[in-house]
Amino acid sequence: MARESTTFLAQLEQRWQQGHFVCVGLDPEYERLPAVVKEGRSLEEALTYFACELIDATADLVCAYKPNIAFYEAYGDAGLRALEKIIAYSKKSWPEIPVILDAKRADIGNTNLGYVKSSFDLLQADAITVHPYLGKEAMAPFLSRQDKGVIVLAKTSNPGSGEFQDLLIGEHKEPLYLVVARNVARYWNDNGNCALVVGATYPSELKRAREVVGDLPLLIPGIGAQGGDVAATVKAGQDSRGWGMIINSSRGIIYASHSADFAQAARNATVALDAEINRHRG
Ligand SMILES: O=C(O)c1cc(=O)[nH]c(=O)n1[C@@H]1O[C@H](COP(=O)(O)O)[C@@H](O)[C@H]1O
Repeated sequence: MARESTTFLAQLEQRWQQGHFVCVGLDPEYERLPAVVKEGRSLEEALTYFACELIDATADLVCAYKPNIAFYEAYGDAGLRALEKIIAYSKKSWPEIPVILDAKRADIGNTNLGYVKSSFDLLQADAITVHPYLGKEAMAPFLSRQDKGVIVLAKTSNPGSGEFQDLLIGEHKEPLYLVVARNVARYWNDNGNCALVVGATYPSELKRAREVVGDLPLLIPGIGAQGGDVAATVKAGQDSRGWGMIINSSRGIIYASHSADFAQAARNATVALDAEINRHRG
């Protein structure tokens, strides 16, 4: 079993080796929680209970958990306390599974020191999502944390992601997302702790990104509620070892049922996604 002192990449590779590529997105909205979760619990307790039940129901099947901080910030102090408890619970109960804080941070260097402290040292996340807009120089506080993962947005899953990300730039007139992917793989990854985000809703772009980044890990959201195709995603996204993918589904798993069987239903949805991914690998 991996210990907490291991790196994000080592944890991931261990899970991939065991055939696990699903990342469960822990993105709870209080209004959508099953009644059985809310009954007799404060908002903080309900968010925490919901996520911890989902974690326990899926832990043997996943390569990572990914809480998106927006869903917790939306509830102020209570939400942030829940997030802290959920990450602590996951790491204590299942220390071999990395937790990715989806926060899409990045600012000038000394401001990034604050983000590094809050995400890695206070919240204890194993990895964080960031945007690349400020360039490598500003990202030093993140990149210097060898044990933590720095997951950089390249081609996002949303319908309008092409506005900037598909702009053709440079002497080879390449789309911006591909320049980001190449720079991160070649120049940002001195400590072997970088990964990229490429949406499952863009399999052609996923294929092109994979071609330029070698075996760099890819966080691939857009499966489930956003309609990404699993077969096309795996075909385009797997690396030379048939690994390299952190395939996220949030709503498709966490709201598989709105009844008392929500955790079992989430498990069933994870089993189905895990099987589908593995069917298309290789
Ligand atoms: O960084 C991300 O995880 C992310 C990038 C992206 O391009 N698209 C995307 O949907 N995400 C996140 O992945 C999750 C997707 O949730 P579902 O659409 O419910 O599966 C949310 O937390 C999004 O913020």
